[in-house]
Amino acid sequence: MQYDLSTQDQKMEAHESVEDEPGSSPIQPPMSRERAPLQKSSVCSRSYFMVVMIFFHVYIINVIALLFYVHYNNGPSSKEFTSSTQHQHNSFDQPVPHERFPQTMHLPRIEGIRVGHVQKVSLVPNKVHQMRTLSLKPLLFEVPGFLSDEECRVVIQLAQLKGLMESQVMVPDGQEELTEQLNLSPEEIFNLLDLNQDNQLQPQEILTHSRVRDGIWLTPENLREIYAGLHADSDGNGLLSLDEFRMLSGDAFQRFLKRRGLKRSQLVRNSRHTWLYQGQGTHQVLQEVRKRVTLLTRLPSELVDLSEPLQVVRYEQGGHYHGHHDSGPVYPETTCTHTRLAANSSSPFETSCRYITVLYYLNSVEGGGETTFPVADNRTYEELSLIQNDVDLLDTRKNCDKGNLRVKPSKGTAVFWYNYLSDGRGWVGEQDEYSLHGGCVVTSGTKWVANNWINVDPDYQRQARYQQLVSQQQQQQQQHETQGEPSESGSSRHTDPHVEL
Ligand SMILES: O=C(O)CCC(=O)C(=O)O
Ligand SMILES: [Fe+2]
Repeated sequence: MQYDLSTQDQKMEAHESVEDEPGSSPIQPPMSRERAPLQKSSVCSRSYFMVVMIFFHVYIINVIALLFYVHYNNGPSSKEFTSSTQHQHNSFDQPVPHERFPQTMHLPRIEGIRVGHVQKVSLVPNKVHQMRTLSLKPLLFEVPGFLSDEECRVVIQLAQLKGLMESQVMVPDGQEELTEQLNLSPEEIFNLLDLNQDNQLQPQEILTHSRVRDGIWLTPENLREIYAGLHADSDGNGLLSLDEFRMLSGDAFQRFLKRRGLKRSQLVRNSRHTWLYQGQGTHQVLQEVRKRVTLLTRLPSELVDLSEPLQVVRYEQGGHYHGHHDSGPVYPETTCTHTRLAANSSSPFETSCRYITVLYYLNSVEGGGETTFPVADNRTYEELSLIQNDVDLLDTRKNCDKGNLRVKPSKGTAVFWYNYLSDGRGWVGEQDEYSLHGGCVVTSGTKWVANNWINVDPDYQRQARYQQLVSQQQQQQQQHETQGEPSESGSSRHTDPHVEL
């Protein structure tokens, strides 16, 4: 805006200097033989003046149009949503008529500018935080000192008080054969796995599609052990032909590893976690953290308030979380877990729709435990090139040092990133594949982190319907409570869509 104003000032100066032009000055007595040229010059300067004036007006109109554009693309839409936010908060006092729900909601998205760019943000009174851009793909930021030491301590203690559970249970046995589940012949599966269609399966092709099955993480070494143990690669060339593949059952790899005995280090994730609700009536620190997240992400507060509770995670020495996306890809059939209430039908493609991840480091880790973003700001994203020459970039026990970006845990620091791109119209678009990340193995000490995921359904209508439903439920509950009646499912019930919690 300052730039615009100064440009405007320059135009004003240009305008003044036109009037002061010596050629149009009245004090110079015109000589008869110079009359014609003088008149011409005054006509010229007048038309010059007109042209400058026209440009000046067009410029002003453009600036006004630009201001309107910016206003209606950011300001009022989020205001519109915010007013609905306030409205929904007020729903404890008065009903929310359907037609008041905004027809268009825009999600503000923070600009990264460039890697290393620092923006000042105001999140708590009397303190300015620095928000540094760590990558543009995914759009990823770091905010040191987001939580105070005291807040980190309270969150850890509340989690311990509640009790943590294994993040991943040891593999359930006796599942259906993969071929039966898929209803595909071995030839059909072979063809699907054979990405380069050379009639042979490279280890890379097998791992790309089967490295995670039943929660077990398959490595290139595992594959070699399995081939040797099952005599699967009879010609010993390290590749599987169709005939060799036919000799194996659909889940031969995982079955082999299970029979040999599994350790927790062979799972996708080796940690313990719990969930802490952050709504009314919970510890003040938890509510405060959620408010700060709303300020940080600049999202409408009802979106943040209706999101998953805080997930607190503890990794012991040797703990890890292999590379993953926090959200699923968006297909037409995809439904989101959090808006299940508003879905018209149940879908087999239900996934977590986590628009933003806010990850807090609750302690500084003695050794290892970094968060890795192996393909951050890569030029391209190709699933197949994640595994090359026995190096699987998603393996956070072995290859964290080979990824593009690693964040060292530092007590109180928050990192946050967008798991989805924008759809270009202010709503959630495609999954951002570059948001791939994981927790590197903790080599010394313990690591505590917490996740706040902000849930948004890429299907705008479904998100809107879901929010309306929640708001109506809250009103009904409120009415029951003011009339002294117990609500349908008991007065202690809160509107928590996360039934699995
Ligand atoms: O532990 C980390 O650094 C990453 C954790 C993570 O990605 C998750 O909990 O989803
Ligand atoms: Fe994650």
